[in-house]
Amino acid sequence: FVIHQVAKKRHRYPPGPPRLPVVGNLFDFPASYSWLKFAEWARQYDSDIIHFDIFGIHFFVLNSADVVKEIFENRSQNYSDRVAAMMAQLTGWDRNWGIAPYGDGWRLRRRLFHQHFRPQAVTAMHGEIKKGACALVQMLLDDPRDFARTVRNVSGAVTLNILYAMDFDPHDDARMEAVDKALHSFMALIQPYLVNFIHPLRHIPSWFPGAGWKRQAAVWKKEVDALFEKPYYEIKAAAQAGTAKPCFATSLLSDNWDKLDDPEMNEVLISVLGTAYANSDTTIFTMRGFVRAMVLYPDVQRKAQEELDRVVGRDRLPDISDRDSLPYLAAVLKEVQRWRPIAPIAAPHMSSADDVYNGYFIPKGSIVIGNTWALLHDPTRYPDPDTFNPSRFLRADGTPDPAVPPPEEIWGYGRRACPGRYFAADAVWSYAAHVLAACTLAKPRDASGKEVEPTEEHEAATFLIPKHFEVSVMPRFDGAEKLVQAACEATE
Ligand code: HEM
Repeated sequence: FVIHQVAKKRHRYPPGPPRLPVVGNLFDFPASYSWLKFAEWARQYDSDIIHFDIFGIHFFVLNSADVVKEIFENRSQNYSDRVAAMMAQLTGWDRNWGIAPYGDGWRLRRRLFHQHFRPQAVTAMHGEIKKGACALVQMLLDDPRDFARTVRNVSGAVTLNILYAMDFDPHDDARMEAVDKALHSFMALIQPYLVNFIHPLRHIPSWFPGAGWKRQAAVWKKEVDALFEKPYYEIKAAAQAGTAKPCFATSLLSDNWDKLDDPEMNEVLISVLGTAYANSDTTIFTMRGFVRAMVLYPDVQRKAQEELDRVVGRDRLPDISDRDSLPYLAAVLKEVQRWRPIAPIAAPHMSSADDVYNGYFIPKGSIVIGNTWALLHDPTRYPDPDTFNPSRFLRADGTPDPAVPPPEEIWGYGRRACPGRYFAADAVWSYAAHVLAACTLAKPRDASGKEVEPTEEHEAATFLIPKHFEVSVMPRFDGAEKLVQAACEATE
């Protein structure tokens, strides 16, 4: 208690870059690849917790597994809130309960989501995932030119079929494009819009010079509202007419049948379903990283394929029930996500009350960031961390090494940790296993026969989502295409 009072009184913050009056560290804030700068500050100031502030808003970055465990796990009650982003409200993205404040509304949505996405419930989705995995390899072998789009269509179709029984065909590019349009604005929200810091700006009229962001927000709002509302009202009408196929939506509707006239309950269900769709994009990004790693490291690809040949053979495609018998493949997927985690700083949390950690004061309303990158590139946990080496997770006999921590931090932290992880892990495993079983991935060659390297660039500076790159996809053995064809037919 005494330490608490002293730290609070003196406002002793953890070390960090020196600040300027009023603006604080505005000019130090790394707009891109921030996790690298945060890790560098942690080394420079010799502290696994660092601090900076912007216009009086306090930021704390946690750079080690120990401090993350203490703050996000042991004190999760205090570190599970989110920052209210004004731009999210203006665009309608505040329906995504992943950015909702910590409270009853969030709790109810998370509970409804979890009932259908806990590990046992996800088993019921394996049929749809398998169907998607077969379609994925078939489409890749047919036309490998834009694998990122193929992955998007398949993953989107699987999710929409599970959520709303949409009967989505992944070949239907135009329909997918229309549904997907709104998702792009979610990524754009990450930009540091001034209105997020200075809320009264929202009252500026749209025609005002410099208020382009407000006009943009209004355009996005229409798309975002449609993304959340359209499929919900369609499936609700079908359920009420007795014609809906079973899916996550029908199950939510039937659990709440007597409350469907209540606008608040409709709002909850719209938010639960739409959020599941919006957040499932991460599966697509993970697959892009996987394909890039396989193209860059053909020896790893070959080794995983040898394991598949040994365990599954070439007469059938792998099934999720094979997962435990394929430890090298599991290690490859762990390493893909450790080496280049798609969300290197997860999603920032916000503290709900004043706190003291290790003698440092953390005021209420602070933004607290877990530096996932730093944890997954900590040389004491993962020696030679920048090297892509799936074998680091295995013992000499090829079995999983329990002494090496799996990269659990990719799912975020504490009470806000990703609730879609069981579905995501099963889907990613299935897609990756199918691709490796049936296809050989390689760098394509340009007109002069020279190999084209996949890009090192990323879509947004706040995530590690590889930008578009070309890949050559070939059937891995004679008969692979036939096998895929038969597997696809069997899932219909
Ligand atoms: C490989 C794929 C995925 C990765 C790497 C991933 C990662 C994450 C991360 C880092 C967070 C933030 C956690 C935090 O604040 O500490 C998160 C939150 C969330 N994820 Fe995922 N995710 C994936 C797939 C999915 C899928 C497929 C769904 C839905 C079906 C989903 C639904 C959510 C939701 C709803 C939240 C917000 C949770 C909350 O704020 O309480 N995720 N995810």
